[in-house]
Amino acid sequence: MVKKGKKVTVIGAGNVGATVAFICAMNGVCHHLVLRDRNIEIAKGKALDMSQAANAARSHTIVSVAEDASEIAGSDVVVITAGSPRLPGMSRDDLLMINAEITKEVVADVKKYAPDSIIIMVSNPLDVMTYVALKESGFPKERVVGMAGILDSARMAHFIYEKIGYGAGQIRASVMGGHGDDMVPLPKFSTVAGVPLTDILSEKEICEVVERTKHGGAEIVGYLKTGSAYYAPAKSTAIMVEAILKDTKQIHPCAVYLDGHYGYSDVVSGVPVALGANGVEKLFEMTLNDDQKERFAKSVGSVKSMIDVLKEKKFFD
Ligand SMILES: NC(=O)c1ccc[n+]([C@@H]2O[C@H](COP(=O)([O-])OP(=O)(O)OC[C@H]3O[C@@H](n4cnc5c(N)ncnc54)[C@H](O)[C@@H]3O)[C@@H](O)[C@H]2O)c1
Ligand SMILES: O=C(O)C[C@H](O)C(=O)O
Repeated sequence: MVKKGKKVTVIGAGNVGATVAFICAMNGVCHHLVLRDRNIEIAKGKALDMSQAANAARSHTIVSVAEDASEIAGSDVVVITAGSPRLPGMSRDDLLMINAEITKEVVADVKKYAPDSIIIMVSNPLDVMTYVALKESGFPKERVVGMAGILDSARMAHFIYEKIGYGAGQIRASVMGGHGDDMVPLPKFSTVAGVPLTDILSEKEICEVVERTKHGGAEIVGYLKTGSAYYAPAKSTAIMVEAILKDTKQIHPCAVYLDGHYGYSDVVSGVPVALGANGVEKLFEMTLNDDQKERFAKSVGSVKSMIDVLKEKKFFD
């Protein structure tokens, strides 16, 4: 029997979604890439443009538009970036209600037409939207995973590079917890070409890197004014798509459902996981010191309080 080619659907063909699709199409990560957006004309224009780019790149990826939700059927991976981005002065949490409703709507289509897919959630507030996608899809927790940790770690690595001026591409930074102002950068788990960060930068420099990482998204919103970052978010998402489709089993920080892990239940937060053909194949529990535990608890607490807001509003009924 001939094995079918891989199909990826991106719901939300805006800045992040279109860039994820473009990276996947250029790299030939899948056979078929489907764009779906409530603005069908824009999605059609972008799909046509990307199809032509794919030809220029000699990529085998076909890019098309799902005018009807049924056309997402057979997707191996569905990336959800549908939703509003924040504007200057807003926090990601301000997007809670508007994006929860959009997520609920698009996840209903995924559940109906692509029930065997793996969902990669991107819309903000990321951890809560991942929780919404999990609850509304009814998928097993291994098949719903949120993108944030790869992005936050990449940002931290870049800020470390800016301090050192050497080692670009050799910096391994580590961030766990939610994708919000309480995220947990972990300098003690970060290295430059294998050398502990704590041996390279002073305590003051490390504090500056940590603070800048926590507000890395807002820094870009401040420059762009009309929306938020998309190149690094899209590349980070494409890394996850590729790990799943190629069954690499590589370990990345991702937002996943905690079911007793790290002492928390019924909440989503960012932790290291192995990604493969089955989605989240293994969750790693790191040994944290008291300071790290305290910061992680605060981060989990703020995600939980947003989930509680949705529960109080009977959003999940
Ligand atoms: N997890 C992360 O690290 C991360 C990083 C960057 C952006 N984001 C989030 O991703 C989301 C998208 O950001 P963006 O910059 O691409 O925004 P954008 O406005 O450029 O694109 C959003 C797209 O979603 C579409 N859309 C809205 N409602 C829809 C629906 N019901 N069905 C189908 N399509 C719908 C819009 O038409 C638009 O094309 C935002 O919520 C943003 O905060 C998250
Ligand atoms: O900052 C945002 O609102 C978008 C995204 O979460 C990011 O970190 O770039």
